[in-house]
Amino acid sequence: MNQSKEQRILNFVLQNAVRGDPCSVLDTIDQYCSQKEWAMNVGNEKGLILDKTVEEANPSVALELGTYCGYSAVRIARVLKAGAHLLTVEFNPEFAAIAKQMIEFAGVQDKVKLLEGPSEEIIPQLKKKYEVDTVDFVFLDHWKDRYTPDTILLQECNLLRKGSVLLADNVIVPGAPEFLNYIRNNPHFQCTNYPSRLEYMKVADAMEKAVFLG
Ligand SMILES: Cc1cc(-c2n[nH]c(CCNC(=O)c3cc(-c4ccc(F)cc4)cc(O)c3O)n2)ccn1
Ligand SMILES: [Mg+2]
Repeated sequence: MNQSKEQRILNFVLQNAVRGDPCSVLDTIDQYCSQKEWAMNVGNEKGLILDKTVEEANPSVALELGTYCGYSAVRIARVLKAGAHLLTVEFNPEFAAIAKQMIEFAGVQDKVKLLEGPSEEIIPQLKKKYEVDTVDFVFLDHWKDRYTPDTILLQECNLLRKGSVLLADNVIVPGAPEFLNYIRNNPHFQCTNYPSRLEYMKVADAMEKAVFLG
């Protein structure tokens, strides 16, 4: 059975990156995906916006929707303060298996909890099953038509607090027009747009930051 692209990316990391060094894992994934096979990692350009947003939010509890191969989970975990942790949600079992190995190879497994299942099932379980009070930072990078319903679900589940920071990837490509309309017209959120490029491509994309005002 021939390998998946995600398995090829993981193998390239296992053979070329430095075990326990998150930066070398990120650089190796970016090298593979810019030179050999495109893949939907947030990448290094939008990754710098993600880094700055996480550092500014300085979260104790971070949530990621859409793990994929674990690139942004490693990216976020490497800048979390001592004692902070990331919950990352993936629904595709193959992607989750790859991401688990990627996170462990990078050495950030103590800061990351990978939850398997669709976001609409996992979010309502966060308080009781995963002992979350509120989330300080949310990276939305999953199905683009889930950004709005899951932002509403986070509010309904009382998972956001005054100052919680949402950062959404791909608001231009593939695009999340309904989310932009929802969040920019919602008086409970303060929005900022960050123009950038689609990962590994000379195509315009952007990230949208939305701070919950309570
Ligand atoms: C918990 C849960 C998790 C998920 C879930 N997990 N993983 C994903 C992947 C989602 N990501 C994307 O689809 C995506 C696509 C592109 C793209 C593709 C093709 C192009 F031509 C141009 C751009 C670029 C990106 O940066 C993307 O992030 N969804 C789904 C449901 N529930
Ligand atoms: Mg993305």
